[in-house]
Amino acid sequence: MPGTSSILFVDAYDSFARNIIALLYNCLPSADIVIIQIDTDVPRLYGIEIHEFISRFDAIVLGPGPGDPRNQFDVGLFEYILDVSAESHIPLLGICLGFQSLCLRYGHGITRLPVPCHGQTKDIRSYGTDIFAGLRDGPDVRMMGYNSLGIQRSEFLLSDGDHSQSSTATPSSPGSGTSSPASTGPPLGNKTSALQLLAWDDDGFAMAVRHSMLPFWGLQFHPESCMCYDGAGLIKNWWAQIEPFTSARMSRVPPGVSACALDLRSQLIKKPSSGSPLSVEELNSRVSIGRVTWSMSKIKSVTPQHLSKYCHTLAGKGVCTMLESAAKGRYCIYAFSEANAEIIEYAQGQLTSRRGGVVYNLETMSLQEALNEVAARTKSRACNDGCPTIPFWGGWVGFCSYEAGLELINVRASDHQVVPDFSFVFVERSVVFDQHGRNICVQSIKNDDEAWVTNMMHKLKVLERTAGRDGMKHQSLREVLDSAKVSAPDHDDYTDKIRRCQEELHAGNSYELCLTSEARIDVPAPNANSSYDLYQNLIKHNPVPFAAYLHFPGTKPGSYQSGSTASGTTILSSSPEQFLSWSRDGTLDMIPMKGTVQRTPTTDIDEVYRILGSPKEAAENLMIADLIRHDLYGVVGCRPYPVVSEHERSIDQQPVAHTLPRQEDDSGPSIDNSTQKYERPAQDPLSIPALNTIKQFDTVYQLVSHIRAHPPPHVDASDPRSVIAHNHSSLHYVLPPGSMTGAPKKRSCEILQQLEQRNRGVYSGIIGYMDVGGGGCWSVAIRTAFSSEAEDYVVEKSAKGEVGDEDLVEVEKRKIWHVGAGGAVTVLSDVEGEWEEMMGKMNNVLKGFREVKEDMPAWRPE
Ligand SMILES: C=C(O[C@@H]1C=C(C(=O)O)C=C[C@H]1O)C(=O)O
Ligand SMILES: NC(=O)CC[C@H](N)C(=O)O
Repeated sequence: MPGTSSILFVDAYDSFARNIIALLYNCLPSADIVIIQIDTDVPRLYGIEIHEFISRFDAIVLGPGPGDPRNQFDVGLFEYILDVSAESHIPLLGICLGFQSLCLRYGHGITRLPVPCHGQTKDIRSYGTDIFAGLRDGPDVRMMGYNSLGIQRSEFLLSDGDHSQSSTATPSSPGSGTSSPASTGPPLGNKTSALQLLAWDDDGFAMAVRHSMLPFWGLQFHPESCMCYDGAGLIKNWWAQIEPFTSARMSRVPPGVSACALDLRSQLIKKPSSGSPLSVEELNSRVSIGRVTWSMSKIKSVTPQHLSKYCHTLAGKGVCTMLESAAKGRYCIYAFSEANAEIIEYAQGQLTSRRGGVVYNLETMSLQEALNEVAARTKSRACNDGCPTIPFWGGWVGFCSYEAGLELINVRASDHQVVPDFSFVFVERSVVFDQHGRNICVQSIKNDDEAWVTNMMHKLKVLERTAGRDGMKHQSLREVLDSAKVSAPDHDDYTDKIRRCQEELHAGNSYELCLTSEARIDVPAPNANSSYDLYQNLIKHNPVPFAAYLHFPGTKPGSYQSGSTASGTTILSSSPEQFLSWSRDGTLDMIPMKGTVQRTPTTDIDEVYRILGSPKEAAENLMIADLIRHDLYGVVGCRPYPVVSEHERSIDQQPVAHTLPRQEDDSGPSIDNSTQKYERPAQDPLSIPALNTIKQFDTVYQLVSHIRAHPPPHVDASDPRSVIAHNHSSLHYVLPPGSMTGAPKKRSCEILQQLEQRNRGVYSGIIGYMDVGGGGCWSVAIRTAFSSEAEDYVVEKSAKGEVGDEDLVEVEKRKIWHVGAGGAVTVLSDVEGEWEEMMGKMNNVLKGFREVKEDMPAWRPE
C-alpha cells in the first residue's frame, strides 16, 4: 500500500496491548498507529467528534481486555466503533475481547469455557485460506490463548452452512454501496449471521471469523504472544485482505489526517516521555561529569561477612544499606554513607529531601514527577570513569513499594501506608566485593576523596583481625526470638480468597492473579543491632543471590511538617528473584521466575521436568513473559528501530558484564536446552534470550524467562546522562513487578486490592540501586521482612527490684515485622496446593525469626 496508513488501536486496558502494537509496526512498517482507550473522551482530547475521528482511520484494531463483551464497562467504545465501521466500511480486526464483541454484535452467544485457556498454546484448525493462507505452520496453527469466554463453533455451522469451506468468498467491493442489511443493521441472530467461521479449536470453539460483506475479521487467540509461531503472517494476510478497502478509503481521507497519529507512549498510559536526546544546555555542560576515585585490590582474608559487619558497625544508628549476594551472585555492595547522607523519600504526595534526620526540602508533586526528580539528581552527579567491571560506583540505594507501583498504573491503594512509596540514600562512598576475582573495590564519588579511599583500603587490609569471625550475638538473638509472637495467615480465609480469585478468572476478569498474604512478627528490639542480627540469621537460612539489608532511620522529632511520614524503615531481604537490570549502555534486562520445585539431594530430575513442564507451570511463566514484553515496549516504544547497528549486534551476543548477578548466567546452569529460543527480528526493540527455561539453583529448580530491551537509537551510550535518563524512565512502565500481580496488570491489581484488604508495603516492591554511571539492578522484594518505626512500641514489664522492695518498671521496645508471601492463582491451581505454596515461601522467611542458625553461610566462590 503506498504512503502512510493510519490504524486506530482501541485498548481495553493493558492486556498485552503494546505487544500487539509492536507486531503491527513490525508487519506494517508504513503504518501510523493511534491508541485510544475504551473510555477515552475523544472530543475532549482531540477536539473532534468521535464519529469523525473514527472515520479518519484506514483500519481499526479492537484489542483484548479483561471482562465480558456484554458489559458496557469492559468494552466501552467498542460497540459504537463497530457501528461506525460498519456504516463507513472501515476495515477492522478484533482480537480476543475485540473478537468477542464483533461476534456479539452479529448475534452470537458468548459462553464461558469449561476450562479457561490462560497462557496456553493450542492447535487451531483452519482450511489454510483467507488470512490463514500460506502461514509457516500450515493450515493448523499453534497460537496462544488468554480467554475464559468464547463463542461455540456450532453457532456458525448452524447459521451459515459452514462458510468456512467456501474459501473463495470475498467481501463486496468497497465503496460500491452494496452492503447487505445484515452487515450494517442491528444484529439479526444466528440464522442470518453475517460472520463466517475461518478457524476453530478441538474443543468446539470459534477461533477466527470474517464478515461476509464488510472488511471485518476477528481472532479469539493472541497472535502477538511470544509463543505464537507466525502471528506476523496472520497480520500481513489481514492487511493484504483489507487492502482494496483501505486504498479505496485513502482517497476519501482528507489531507493532513495522519497528523492525528500520536505516539503510543503519550496515549496508552499517560507517562512522561523517556530518554529524550540531551538538550543543548545539557550537552554544553558535559564538563560537569563527575569523577570516581577508586582502588581495587585482592584481600584474601576479607570476606563479604567481614565487610557486612564493618559496614553495619560504621553506620551505627544511621542509615545503613548493603546489597549482598549471599549465594552465587557476583557482587556485594556496601555503602559507607556519612551521617549527613542525602535521603530522598516520597510519601503521601510529598517528596522529602533530608540529610541525616533533618528535612531540608519538602515538595508536593506526583509520583512520576518525584521519580523524574530522582533521575535529574542522578544525572547531575553522572560519572563515567569508575572501574568498568564494577556495576555500582555510587548513587541511590533503596526501595520502591508495591503501592508506588499501584499508583503508577492508577490503582488505588488503601490509605494506611506504613512505608514510603520510595526511599533512597545517595551513596558517595562504597566498597564492592566482586566474587569472581575476589577483588575488593573501594570507591568514592566525592570530590578530592583520595585520602578516604586510601585509608579505607588500608583499614580493610587489617579488617580480618579487627572484625572477628562472626558478628552475630547468638545469645541475645535467641532471647529476641524466644519472645517473638507470630500471627500467621488463616487457612480458611486464604483458601476462600483463592476460590474467589478463581471465580474472577472464570468470569474473564483476569488470566492470573498473584494472591498474597502476610504474617506479622512482633519481636523485642533491645538495641540497634537486633534488626541486623535478624538479617544475618535470615540469610543463613536462605542464601540467595539478592540479599539486602536496608535501614533508613526516621526524621528527628520536630524536623518534619504535617503528617510525619518519614518514620524510618528497615528491610531484611532474602530475595531469589532479579526484577530488572540496567546496563551502562541502556540495555534493560528482565528475568521473571515463575514455577518452583524444591531441590533436595533426593529430587528426581524427571519429576522436576514433569512438574515444571506441565501446562500450569509453563502458562504461569509465559503469561508473565508476555506481560513483561508489554511493560518493556512501554519503555522503548513499539516501533522497530531504524537500523540495527553493529553496536547493538555485539550486545546481543555478549552477556552484560556490569549488572548484579544475572541468574541466567551466574546463578544456575540451564538444564533445558530444548527450550525454544526466540531470535530478535532484525529491528525489534526487544529480544527474548530465554523462554521457559528450567534453571537449577542451590535449593530450588525454577522456570525462568529473560526479556531484553535494547537501547533506542537516541540513547547515547557514551554519555552517562543520556543512559541515566533512559534507564530511570523504565521505572514508570514496569512497576509493580508483573510476577507479583498477574495479568492483565491493572485489573488484576484492582481485584487483588479488593481481596487482600491490605497494603503490601515493601513486599512485592523492588530493592536495588541506581548508579551514577547509568547502571542499576533491582530485585523483586519477596522473601523479605520489613518494619516501620511508626509501628514500634514499648511495653512496660514489671520486674522485682533487686534493691529494696520496690518494683522496678522495665521498658521493652518492640518492633513489628511484616512478611508477605503468595503465589500465582490460575484456574488450574489446586486450592490446598496454593495454600501450601504460600506457607512454604512464608516459612522460609519465618525460620529467620524462629531458629538461630549458628554456622556461617556456605560461601562458594565461583
Ligand atoms: C515466584 C513465584 O511467585 C511469586 C512469588 C511470591 C512470593 O514469593 O511471595 C508471591 C507471588 C508470586 O506470584 C512462583 O510462583 O514461583
Ligand atoms: N484476552 C482477552 O481479550 C480476554 C477476553 C475475555 N475477558 C475473556 O476472558 O474471554
